This record gives sequence, C-alpha cells and structure tokens, in this order.
Amino acid sequence: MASPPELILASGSPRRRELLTHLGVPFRVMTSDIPEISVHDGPAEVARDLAEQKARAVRALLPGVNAHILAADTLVALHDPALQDSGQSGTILGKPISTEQNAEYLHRLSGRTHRVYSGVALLGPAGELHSGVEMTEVSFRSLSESEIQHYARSGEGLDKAGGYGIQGLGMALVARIGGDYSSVVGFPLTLVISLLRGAGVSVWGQA
Ligand SMILES: Cc1cn([C@H]2C[C@H](O)[C@@H](COP(=O)(O)OP(=O)(O)OP(=O)(O)O)O2)c(=O)[nH]c1=O
Repeated sequence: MASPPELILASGSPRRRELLTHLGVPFRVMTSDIPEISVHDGPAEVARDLAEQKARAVRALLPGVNAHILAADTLVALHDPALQDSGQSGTILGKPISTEQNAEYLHRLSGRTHRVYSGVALLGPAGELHSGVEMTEVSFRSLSESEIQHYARSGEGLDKAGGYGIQGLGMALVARIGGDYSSVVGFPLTLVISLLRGAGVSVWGQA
C-alpha cells in the first residue's frame, strides 16, 4: 500500500505555519524565491497567480516527491468608491520598504475600506492544481498623524501586505471587517480546509 502524499507548506510566513498547525495535519515547510510577476489582472487574480507560482516553485525543488504542496499569497487593494474617480481603486499595497512608506500606506488606508485578497494553491503529486481566492473587506478608523507615526515606528507592518498586521497592534487600526479574519492574517482556513479535503487530505478527522 503506497504511503499517502506528505503535505508541504511552501511558505516562510510564521503566521501561515501557525494557522496550518491549527488544522492538525502533519506537514513540513519548504520555501523558494519566486519572481515577482507583473500581471495586468485584478488583485484577486494576482493573489491566486502568485500562490500558484509559489507552489510550482517548491514543486520544482522536489522532483518526484510524493507530496501535496500548499502555498498562499495575500495582498491589500484600495477599494473605496471615493477613490474611483482618481483611478486609485484597485491599487495594490505590498509590503512597505520603509517606515516612511508604511506611514504613507496608513494615510491611504485611514478612514477608508480596503479589500484583502488571499490566494491559496494546492499542487498535488501528479501535478493537479487546485486554487481559490478569499476576499475580506477591512475598514480602518480615521487615524491621527501621531497614531500613524506610532504604528509605523513599531515596525510591525514592514513584513506585511498593506503595512499592517490585524492580528497584532494593527487590531487598533481597524473599525470593522466583513469576511474571513484568517484570510486577512494570510491563510483563509475555510478555503484551505476545502482544498485539502478536495485532495483527499483528512482535516479534523474528516476527509
Ligand atoms: C493584511 C495582513 C497581512 N499579513 C501578512 C500575511 C503574509 O504573510 C504577508 C503578505 O506577504 P505574502 O507575500 O503573502 O507572504 P510572505 O512573504 O509573508 O510569506 P510566503 O510568501 O513565504 O508565504 O502579510 C498579516 O500577517 N496580517 C495582516 O493583517
């Protein structure tokens, strides 16, 4: 009887590792560098495509290994209707390169609603690829300059899309969210569970 495929998390994110641990499925972590892709699709397609690229990049490091490879990508897109006319709606905010840029992001998010997209890809041992995207709307309260500077100087936002972490100090920036919280943190558990079960992986005792 062939052993079942192992699960590999193609991510260096400690948050993704922690969230996957909640599902109780044994896994190991492997990372790779992917080329930043410039696609002209919307943010949902970019997130899905980057997740698929991450999974494929780790698969390339493991030729012939009997494994499911799980990857994700999270991005923040401005969405406020008030930005429509200025053409800014849909603008993607990646990880800030400095605390100054982090503060600039917070100015753009302050008092507005934006969308967080998390793409997830699961690449099976025979190359079967299943993926999906989860969108959560996040509304920031109106932030004062000193609050923006205080948060940017904390450094919490520097390794996070949009320059904030809802699971940390960033919780104090948020007025409300509409949708999946785990997706904002970077790993939409509902989507991950459905992809894993779809591939025959048992989660919480149910395949
Ligand atoms: C919006 C938001 C993003 N994030 C994180 C999730 C992701 O880790 C990160 C977005 O960058 P990603 O490129 O999605 O992921 P990563 O570089 O951290 O890790 P890897 O590519 O190896 O999987 O931002 C939070 O932790 N909290 C938040 O509130």
